[in-house]
Amino acid sequence: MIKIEHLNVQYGGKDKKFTAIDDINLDIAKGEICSIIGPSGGGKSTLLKVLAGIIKDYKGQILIEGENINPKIHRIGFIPQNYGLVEWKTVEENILLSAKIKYGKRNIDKEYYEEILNKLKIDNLKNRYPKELSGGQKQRVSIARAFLLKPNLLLMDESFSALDAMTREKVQELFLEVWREHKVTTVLITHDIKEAIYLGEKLVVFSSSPGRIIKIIRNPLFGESDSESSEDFRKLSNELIRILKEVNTNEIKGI
Ligand SMILES: Nc1ncnc2c1ncn2[C@@H]1O[C@H](COP(=O)(O)OP(=O)(O)OP(=O)(O)O)[C@@H](O)[C@H]1O
Repeated sequence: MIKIEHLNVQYGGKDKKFTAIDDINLDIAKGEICSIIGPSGGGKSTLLKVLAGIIKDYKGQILIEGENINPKIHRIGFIPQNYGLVEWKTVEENILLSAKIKYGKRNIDKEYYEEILNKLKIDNLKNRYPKELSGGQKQRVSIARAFLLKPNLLLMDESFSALDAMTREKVQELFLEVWREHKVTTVLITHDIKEAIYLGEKLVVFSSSPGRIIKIIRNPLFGESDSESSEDFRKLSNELIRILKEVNTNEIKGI
């Protein structure tokens, strides 16, 4: 369980403070995927930076299994939008990178490594360099690297948004396939309602700045790739659109 309690984040120096996150409380069950959706500037990436240990100056508490979050102790995986691959390292070297740092070269779970590569269908790309890969292949390499770390928490910041629609669906499907086997606790930011519904067991709607949580929805359509044409999908996505529109209207009104 990840517990975020009364999180407050401010940017700026001593005299000029800007509140980016204002009193966020959120529980994420072990092995759950939580989709975060909300207007631009609402503090979603800021939350991810706090969870990743990049922003250390915050108020409130973040607990992983009852312990204060600490990137030196906990394994935090990150799948960025731009794949985050090292250009001069091969696919294999890129995938092993984080796990090597965390576990040491000798302690890498080779069987798991092969399984992940196989599942993500990149086992034939081991010796290639990132520049020799398509966007979808790069993203799968990035996913493999994150899973090999066996993270306590996986963070995804618009990880699929740079891919074309067809590739995005395929990579999302492969991601879920690997996740179903290994149930990594995941926080995923997206601007895409369809992606939020497909990938998030829990849907968390953020406000505009300063970031607050305005709605948490348990998602009955999680993982259903063919739900898009259903009445339930229409209802849920309309509800999300309505909430997001309301947020934007209030922002314009200055509420
Ligand atoms: N380093 C920084 N210094 C000062 N303000 C910042 C900094 N980083 C972000 N902000 C501000 O904090 C607020 C939240 O930004 P954040 O990037 O977390 O929003 P977001 O919800 O992820 O937005 P988007 O959906 O556009 O990526 C914004 O108003 C942004 O301008």
